[in-house]
Amino acid sequence: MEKQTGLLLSHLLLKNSVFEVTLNCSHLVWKDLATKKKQTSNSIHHTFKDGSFKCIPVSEIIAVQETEVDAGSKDDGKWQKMSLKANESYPFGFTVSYVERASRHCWRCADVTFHCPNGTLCLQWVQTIQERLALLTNRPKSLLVYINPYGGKRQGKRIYEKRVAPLFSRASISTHVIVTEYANHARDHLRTTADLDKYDGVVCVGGDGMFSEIVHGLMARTQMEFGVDPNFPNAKLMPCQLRIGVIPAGSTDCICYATMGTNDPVTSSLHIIIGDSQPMDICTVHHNNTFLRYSVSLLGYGFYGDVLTDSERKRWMGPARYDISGFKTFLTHHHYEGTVSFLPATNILGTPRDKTRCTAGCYICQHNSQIHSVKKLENKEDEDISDSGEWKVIRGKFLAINAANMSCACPRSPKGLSPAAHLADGTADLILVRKCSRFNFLRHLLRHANKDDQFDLTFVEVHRVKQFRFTPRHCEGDSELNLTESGKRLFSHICKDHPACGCSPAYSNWNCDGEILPHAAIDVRVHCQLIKLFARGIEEQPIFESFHTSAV
Ligand SMILES: CCCCCCCCCCCCC/C=C/[C@@H](O)[C@H](COP(=O)(O)O)NC(=O)CCCCCCCCCCCCCCC
Ligand SMILES: Nc1ncnc2c1ncn2[C@@H]1O[C@H](COP(=O)(O)OP(=O)(O)O)[C@@H](O)[C@H]1O
Ligand SMILES: [Ca+2]
Repeated sequence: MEKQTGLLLSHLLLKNSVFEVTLNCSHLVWKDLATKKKQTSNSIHHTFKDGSFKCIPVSEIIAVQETEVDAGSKDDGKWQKMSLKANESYPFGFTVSYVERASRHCWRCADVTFHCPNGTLCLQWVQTIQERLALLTNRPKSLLVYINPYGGKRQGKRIYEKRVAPLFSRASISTHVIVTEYANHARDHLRTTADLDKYDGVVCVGGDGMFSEIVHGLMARTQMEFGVDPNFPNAKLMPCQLRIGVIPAGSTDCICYATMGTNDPVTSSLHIIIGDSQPMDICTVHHNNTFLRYSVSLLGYGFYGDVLTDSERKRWMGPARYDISGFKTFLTHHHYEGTVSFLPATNILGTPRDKTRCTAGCYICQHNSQIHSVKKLENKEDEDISDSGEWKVIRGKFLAINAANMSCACPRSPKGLSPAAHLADGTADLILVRKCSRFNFLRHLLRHANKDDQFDLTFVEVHRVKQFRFTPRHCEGDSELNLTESGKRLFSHICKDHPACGCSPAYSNWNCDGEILPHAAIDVRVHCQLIKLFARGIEEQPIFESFHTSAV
């Protein structure tokens, strides 16, 4: 064993071979000595899949612990014999748990056990790795966890207990777990009661609706702390300090899917454990200068509003309710008349028709957020608002008006509603689908699930915006921008009961991250990077073996 400054190098036993194991300041590397000799003699490339070489970043080590070495292995007799023999000269062991990339952006927790010739060496390895892990200050030590037991297929509690809690305890993370008892329990607890100083992050186990509760709770708390009134549409909202972890156990899980590339509870847990950080934009939704809600993923009027309204009555069906209501809403084929005004995002990188995607370490998000923060510092953020000349106005009949603050990728549509949208660039993509035939609308819908471009259709347009406003036709000219709820319901009820008359109801509802909004006329504004998730964005491709070679 050599120990130079910052380097630990030993010959340790892994399975039945002796490996050269190295810990430098950033990586843990193990090489099979037999393979290594072969390589130096004929300089053949390393073969990695057989386990003869591996290099993992310290930042992806989950935990290390001493392992009791015993001969009673579960393997076959042959291995047991070898193991017995090996254990005579390597009677001590330690196990390193680390992140391993599986297929389709899924992460897994892998274990490797190294056997040492003496206890001192074993302890030295464990302590040194633990010291290195302790230097990683971005990792959470204490988490506040909210579980929605009724989200998705009602598996939240089970998913947390079986798949998440064991990983948190392996990583020595302490948790305070609250199983919610009613809707908005988590939001209200975060807003008023929770002692947030005790935690390094908040975890929600549920769907996008549950995530939205957490965002509302944390945002309300933060704005109260800083004395910011979100009712002022131009208020400079303060970012939340605590990061949010999302364990998918809902019906759409698009927050998880669009920030990690998969909706897998283990992958989410590992991103939390290693302390990843992904900033995200948030939209504020106002009606008549009154704050209504925050939105993180989708704001949809027309099609997605009607799907949601219908699906709420079918909650008992679980996630399938969206497909049934989607099919029904597709057949109903209602359109809605109104005016959309928007402020296009200018002087930024990226367009909604780009072929490039928002990926881990996204350059476009970094660049555009810098522009936002410079404007904020110079207090010029509101310049665009006073410059009414920049606003664009589109009047028409629409099947759908969608604002995607991020791609909204989900298992139903792996590329999402707006595939090139960015998580943290301070903009949203406003998608307008004009009244067209059922056949054409179906073509548009189908393209969300295949490789074709859903925007490349004459009746669809998409704009990257910082703000937008919608006024339904029947409100236009009214000083009061909404009908009373009962009047609104009556109107839509009459038309829905008479599909033969061919008319559409005057109003749809806004679908705001899966919540129905009570007003049709709304003002929306995107705020750059107000929250952070325990995520890193979608990794471009699996880390190939060539990466390992260059990393050493
Ligand atoms: C024919 C195939 C068409 C596939 C079109 C799929 C487009 C899906 C885009 C989904 C964007 C989702 C944005 C996220 C919204 C969520 O925040 C929000 C809340 O999530 P939570 O319940 O987990 O809390 N979820 C939703 O509002 C659900 C929207 C789901 C809409 C599904 C629509 C299915 C459409 C099926 C049409 C079928 C037509 C068939 C004609 C023969
Ligand atoms: N204990 C509870 N009982 C009833 N509703 C709840 C509870 N906890 C959370 N909710 C609400 O359930 C709704 C759906 O939750 P979510 O986790 O997003 O599941 P899904 O993806 O199936 O819609 C959210 O609006 C949330 O506020
Ligand atoms: Ca965005």
